[in-house]
Amino acid sequence: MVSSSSEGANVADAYKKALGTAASVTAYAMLARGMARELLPDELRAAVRRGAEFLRARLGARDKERNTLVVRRQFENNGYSAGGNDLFDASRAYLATKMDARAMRRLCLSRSCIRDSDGSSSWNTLLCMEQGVSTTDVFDGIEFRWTSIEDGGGSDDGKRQGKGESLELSFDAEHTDTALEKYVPFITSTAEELRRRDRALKIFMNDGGMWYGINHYHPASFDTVAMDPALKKAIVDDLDRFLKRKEYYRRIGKAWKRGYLLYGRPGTGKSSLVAAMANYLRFNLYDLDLSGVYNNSALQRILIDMPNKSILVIEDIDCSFDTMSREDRKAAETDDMEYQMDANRQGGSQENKLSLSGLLNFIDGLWSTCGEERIIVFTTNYKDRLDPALLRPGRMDMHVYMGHCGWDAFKMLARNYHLVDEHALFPEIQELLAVVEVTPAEVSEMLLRSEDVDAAMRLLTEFLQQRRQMTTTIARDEMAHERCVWHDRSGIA
Ligand SMILES: Nc1ncnc2c1ncn2[C@@H]1O[C@H](COP(=O)(O)OP(=O)(O)OP(=O)(O)O)[C@@H](O)[C@H]1O
Repeated sequence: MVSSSSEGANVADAYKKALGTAASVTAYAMLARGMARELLPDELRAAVRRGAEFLRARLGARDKERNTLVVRRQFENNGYSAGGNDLFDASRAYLATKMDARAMRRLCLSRSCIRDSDGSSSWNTLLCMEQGVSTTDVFDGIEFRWTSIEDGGGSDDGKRQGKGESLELSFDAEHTDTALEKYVPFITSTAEELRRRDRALKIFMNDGGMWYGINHYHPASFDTVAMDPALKKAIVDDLDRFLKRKEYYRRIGKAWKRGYLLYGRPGTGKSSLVAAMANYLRFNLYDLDLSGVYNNSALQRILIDMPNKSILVIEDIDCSFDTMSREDRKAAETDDMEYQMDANRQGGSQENKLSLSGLLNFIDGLWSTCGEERIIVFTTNYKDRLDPALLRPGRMDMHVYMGHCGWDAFKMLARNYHLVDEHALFPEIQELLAVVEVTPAEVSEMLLRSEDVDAAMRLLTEFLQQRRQMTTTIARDEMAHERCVWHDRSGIA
């Protein structure tokens, strides 16, 4: 048996002989590669290859001209500090998503106050690069190198003015257009998205022609709203598609808006679904009470005041215009001075009174292009009472029926409220749900009555049995009544 070292020596001798007769450098290189293949372990060869690639990259990079974009924390105006630089904040927030805290020896955390477009502010804690540290980001296949620069330090050419922390972004000069036209906008939009995701959501209400907002901590999400799973998926997919379609809407010449009509009995989860949509999109809610809006001009003003990326909700839309006409009648009949004064204060006359067409004009008429990336939600308990103009194809993009609590919806509620997927009473509950009509709100209430899962399921089963009993009694009474009416009409004694 030949040992591996003597085998190696034999191979080396054979190569030496061959080298002696090799006539060209190419042949030598080929032989050297072959020799390395046989003599060096795999790991060592891989390390040599990586080293060679690194050297090649460094030598190649040195040949290329580099450009540097300086992003200062404070921008300057005639030598005076003129305030914070939003691009600096955006870059820092973006870079924080690229850092791996576990791989860093020195961590730097910063906490700053972020102002939102609606005037609110929130605190934000970020992982940052230490001064002097660099990191590389790859975008569109191009390497962008970021370096955090110390306060007041000079740049290579000594021309940097003013003090303050800055971030330097360097890249191959040939990619300057991509850097400015694509990469920087990508950073700002990513940072904007992150900011929106982190902020506390708000719900705004209208009063006297103005919006007033408070923090909105509704816990509803698409995981907690109990409804037909296929319908839920269709809504989530629709929202996702909508968000991605800015260019598409522009191309087809339509306002970037999406309308949903949610209808169903009280307690079927219409408001919960709106809250889930807001939480999913991280959009603020604007809950418009039309009884506080006196005319179309006031409506236009208040809708214009809504920022983009928001959800406009008009609940019980079937009642909104009825209420208005009642108010109008009352004003006309009693010459209600207060009402008139309010209307005048809102800047319009009764001739310009609020109308459904005024609202529709905002949804898909000329005013629809004011603002973009907006969701409009109407809810109603009675779809059949709606003005056909609202139901016209294309007006509300999706009509969502929030129905009675079915088996799938119940299972979702049971999992959410009691963390169970199985229970001895499930088969009976399934049978009962197939024959009685109860709302998810009623089922939720039963499930909430006890923290003990057995007790809660028993209470729900009893409730469903009673409901079935009631339904049977009512149906029997109705049939008996109809029989009497038939007897009366036919004159049978
Ligand atoms: N589909 C559902 N999924 C989960 N919980 C629900 C659902 N429907 C109702 N609920 C529960 O019932 C409560 C009332 O429901 P919600 O206000 O969303 O119903 P609604 O259809 O908007 O009623 P209304 O027409 O009276 O405004 C909710 O807070 C929630 O706890």
